[in-house]
Amino acid sequence: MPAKKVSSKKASVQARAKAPPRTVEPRPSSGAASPPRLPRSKRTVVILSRKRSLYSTRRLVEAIRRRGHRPLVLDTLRCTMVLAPSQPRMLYRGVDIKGVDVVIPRIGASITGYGLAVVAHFEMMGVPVLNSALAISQSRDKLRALQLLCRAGLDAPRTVMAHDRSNMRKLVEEVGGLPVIIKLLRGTQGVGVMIAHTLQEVQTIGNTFWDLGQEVVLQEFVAESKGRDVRALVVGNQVVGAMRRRAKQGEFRSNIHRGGEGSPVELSATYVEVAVRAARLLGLEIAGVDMLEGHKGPRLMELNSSPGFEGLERATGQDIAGEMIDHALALVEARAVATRPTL
Ligand SMILES: Nc1ncnc2c1ncn2[C@@H]1O[C@H](COP(=O)(O)OP(=O)(O)OP(=O)(O)O)[C@@H](O)[C@H]1O
Ligand SMILES: [Mg+2]
Ligand SMILES: [Mg+2]
Repeated sequence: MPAKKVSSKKASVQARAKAPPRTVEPRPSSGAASPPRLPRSKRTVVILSRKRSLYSTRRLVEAIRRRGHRPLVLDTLRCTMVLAPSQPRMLYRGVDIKGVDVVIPRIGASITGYGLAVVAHFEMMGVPVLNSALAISQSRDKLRALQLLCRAGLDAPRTVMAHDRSNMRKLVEEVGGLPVIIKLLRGTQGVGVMIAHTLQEVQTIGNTFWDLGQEVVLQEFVAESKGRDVRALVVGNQVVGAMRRRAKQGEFRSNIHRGGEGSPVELSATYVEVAVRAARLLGLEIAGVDMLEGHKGPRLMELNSSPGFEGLERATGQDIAGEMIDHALALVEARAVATRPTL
C-alpha cells in the first residue's frame, strides 16, 4: 500500500509560528476576505540542475509540461551572475534570463558554493525559489542543522563536535560510549558516515579527517534503529511520501546508494509532525527528512534540501514530482496575489 499524503494540523500551526520570514505561504483561495485570484497564465519554471537526464530533473520537467507550463533546465555552473546597483541580472550562455516565475534548485554537494550564489542571485532578482540559499546552506551543514533543531527541542542522536583531540575518551562518553558514529559535516549518500567500535578506531578515523582538514562530529550510534531509517519527503507543510530504508546485510547505513532497500511506510502523526516542523525550522519548502526510529520516537539525523526521489517514487508509486511542482506553482500564485496592486 503506497503511503498516503499526510499532514499534521498541529505541525503546520507550529510551523507557521516559527517559520522564518523568507518562507512564502500559499494564501487561502476562498473566503470573503481573500483577494480575487489572478487568471492562471503559463508559468516558466526553472530547474537548476547539472544534467537534464537525471531522474529527478526529468520527472520535474514532465510534471511542469503536464500542467501546461514551461520548464527551463539551466545548468547551475553555466549561470553567470551580473551585479549592478539595484539591478542584479543572470546570464545563461551570454543571454539575459528574464520572465522566470519560480526556481527549483537541485544543487549537488560538489557545487554547493557556486550553487548557493546562483540561488541567492535569483532571490535578489525577486524570483521565488524552493529552497532559499539560506535554507540550503543551513541544512547542508549537518552540525548547523542539528544546532537549530535541538535548540527548538527536537530530538537527535547525541552529537559532539570538538577541535581539541586530547580527550577522545570524554567525547565518546558524551555520546553514550562505544560504538560511535563519526560523520563528515557535509557528506552525502552515506559517504563520510562511519562507525568506530574501539577508542583506537575513533582516534585513527578522527585524526585522518582532521589531518586532511575535514571537520567531523561524533554521534551516538542509535542501535535500536537496526540499520533502518525513515525518509519523509516534506513539501510545504505536508509529508507527500515516506519510506523505510533497510541496510543490506553487514552494513549499518541504509542509504539506497549503499545497497539499502526502500519500502513504503505509513508514518504516525508524531513522525509527520517532527518531519514538517524540522523542515519549517530550517526554512525548507522541499526537504528529504531522515529520521532514525528510536525507542522513544523519531530522532532526526539530517535534512536534505535537494532530495533525489527516484527511490521514493519507485517504493511508493506516488507522484512526488507533481507534488513539488504543484507547491511551486501555488507559491507563485500566492505571490502574484500578494503583490497585485489594489484598486
Ligand atoms: N547516529 C546514527 N545511528 C545509527 N545509524 C546512523 C546514524 N547516523 C547515520 N546512520 C546511518 O547512516 C546513514 C547515512 O547517514 P546520513 O543520513 O547522516 O548521511 P548522508 O550521507 O547525508 O545520507 P543521504 O544520502 O541520505 O543524504 C543513515 O541513513 C543511517 O542508516
Ligand atoms: Mg544527506
Ligand atoms: Mg541521509
